Amino acid sequence: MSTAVVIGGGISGLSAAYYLQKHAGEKIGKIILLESSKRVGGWMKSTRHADGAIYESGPRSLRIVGKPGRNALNLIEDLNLENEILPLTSNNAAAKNRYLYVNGVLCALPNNLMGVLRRQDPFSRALLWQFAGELFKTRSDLEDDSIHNFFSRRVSKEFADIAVDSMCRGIFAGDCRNLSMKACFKDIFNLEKTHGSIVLGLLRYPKVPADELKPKLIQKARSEKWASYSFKSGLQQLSDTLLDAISNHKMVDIRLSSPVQKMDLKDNGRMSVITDEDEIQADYVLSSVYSKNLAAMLNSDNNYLKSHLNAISAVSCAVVNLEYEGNLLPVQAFGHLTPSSESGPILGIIYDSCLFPSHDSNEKIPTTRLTVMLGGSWSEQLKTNGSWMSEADITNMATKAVRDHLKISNEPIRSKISLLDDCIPQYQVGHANILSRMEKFIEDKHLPLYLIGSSYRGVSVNDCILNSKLAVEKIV
Ligand SMILES: Cc1cc2nc3c(=O)[nH]c(=O)nc-3n(C[C@H](O)[C@H](O)[C@H](O)COP(=O)(O)OP(=O)(O)OC[C@H]3O[C@@H](n4cnc5c(N)ncnc54)[C@H](O)[C@@H]3O)c2cc1C
Ligand SMILES: C=Cc1c2[nH]c(c1C)Cc1[nH]c(c(CCC(=O)O)c1C)Cc1[nH]c(c(C)c1CCC(=O)O)Cc1[nH]c(c(C)c1C=C)C2
Repeated sequence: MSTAVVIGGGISGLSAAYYLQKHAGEKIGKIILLESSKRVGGWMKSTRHADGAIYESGPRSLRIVGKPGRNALNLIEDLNLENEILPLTSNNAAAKNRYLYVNGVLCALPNNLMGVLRRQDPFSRALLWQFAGELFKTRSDLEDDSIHNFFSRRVSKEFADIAVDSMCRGIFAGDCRNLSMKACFKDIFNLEKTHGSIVLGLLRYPKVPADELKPKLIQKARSEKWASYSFKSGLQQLSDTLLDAISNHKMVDIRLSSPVQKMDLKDNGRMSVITDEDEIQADYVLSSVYSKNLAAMLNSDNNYLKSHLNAISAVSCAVVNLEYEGNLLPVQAFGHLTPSSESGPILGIIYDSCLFPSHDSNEKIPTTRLTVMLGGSWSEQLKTNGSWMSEADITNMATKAVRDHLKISNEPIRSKISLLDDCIPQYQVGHANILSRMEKFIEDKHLPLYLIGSSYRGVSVNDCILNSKLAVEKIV
């Protein structure tokens, strides 16, 4: 019977261990999950206060759309977690309304036909006309393109500078001038290749096969018009439930505080995985850690792989949860983002109390919970000599942003800051080539190594879960 080692106990590693124990059958006898820290979940972390208020320092909502969205719902149904879901339905203000903070004012993004037909700040022309022109733009034969260049070419420089720049800060905490269109938004990139236009491609977009819509929870999500969701105890309830599910299985051995130090390929095709306490002979290794951390575990026989893993960078973020007394939000929405031209290191603010009010404290006096996200590709502006500024200084920057952007001038009654180093990998132009070269190397050398986790094929939680499932399918 074979042994599979999963390195890292974030959502990718936990879901890989879950799918392995579920589908391993005769092939795998033992699954060992090695996690360097004292807890699993990785960036997924929800803190519950005594008064019931929940603060998220990492991800806070999952979308239902696409194959990754449907796969996550299937996993949740499998875990019997459906009654713990906190849905955000598409008629809810937090699902409908998103703002940009541009030129010192909050500007609503269009969410209906009129909004697209009429000129609306911060854009100089109605979005309909910006996109109508897209139909007639020539098709590029670039192998890859930056996200900014793609949208400048196809829509307009203004749209790329403001809307696309902000969106990339709100998903990748990154700079759309460096990020790869092919790696970050593959489906849209391919629409240009196959249809010559995004708009035309979307109009001809194939329907989801009916059998993929059959599972009960997917039907419920569609019929109740969910846009996204969390869980009653916060998103960490998903990683906690996965942990419970795999812990109950006798073939799974979960070792916390067990950082992997080294890995060696042996002549018998197995890999030895070395921790401080043990040397494990593994038939399959699924690595979910940040690519540069994996590179550090490999020896010099694998310099080619190491250099490619080291070529994938990541950015660091500061996440500041703030809570104020009273209902203070000037608008009801998901939150707002800022383009980099407006406010370098302040990426945006999420209006948590609007998104999931049941995560507010259960005290009689209502409160407003907000999360200010800072840093990303602009994190140098929060650092001196490579080290983070003091937590108090960064928290002050966050409260000043709330004062300036939302005109909330009270002092917060509670706050929490989390400094997240290398938390979002950056898929820069050429990322897809790095991946295919690494895959060829692994195949040619018959390495029993599977690359999962957010460094490779998608940073969203849904992508991480799906990619773990696909890796397990390759094994079994
Ligand atoms: C601030 C923020 C907000 C986000 N918001 C959203 C959102 O709303 N929705 C969404 O879908 N996504 C969101 N994301 C993205 C998503 O949360 C992450 O991409 C995802 O959680 C990554 O999971 P992972 O398991 O691949 O990696 P990680 O969470 O990084 O897990 C890797 C694990 O490996 C461990 N490890 C590291 N080195 C070693 C070693 N040597 N040996 C053993 N273990 C090791 C780490 O301790 C960690 O537990 C957000 C991310 C951040 C940072
Ligand atoms: C540090 C700043 C970040 C903010 N969000 C993320 C980072 C790194 C990461 C992130 N947020 C979302 C995803 C998943 C995307 C997906 O494809 O599923 C990731 C990786 C979700 C998300 N964030 C925002 C929106 C509109 C969405 C989609 C969810 C939905 O439609 O319900 C906007 C947003 N993100 C950030 C802010 C401040 C913000 C404000 C509106 C921060």
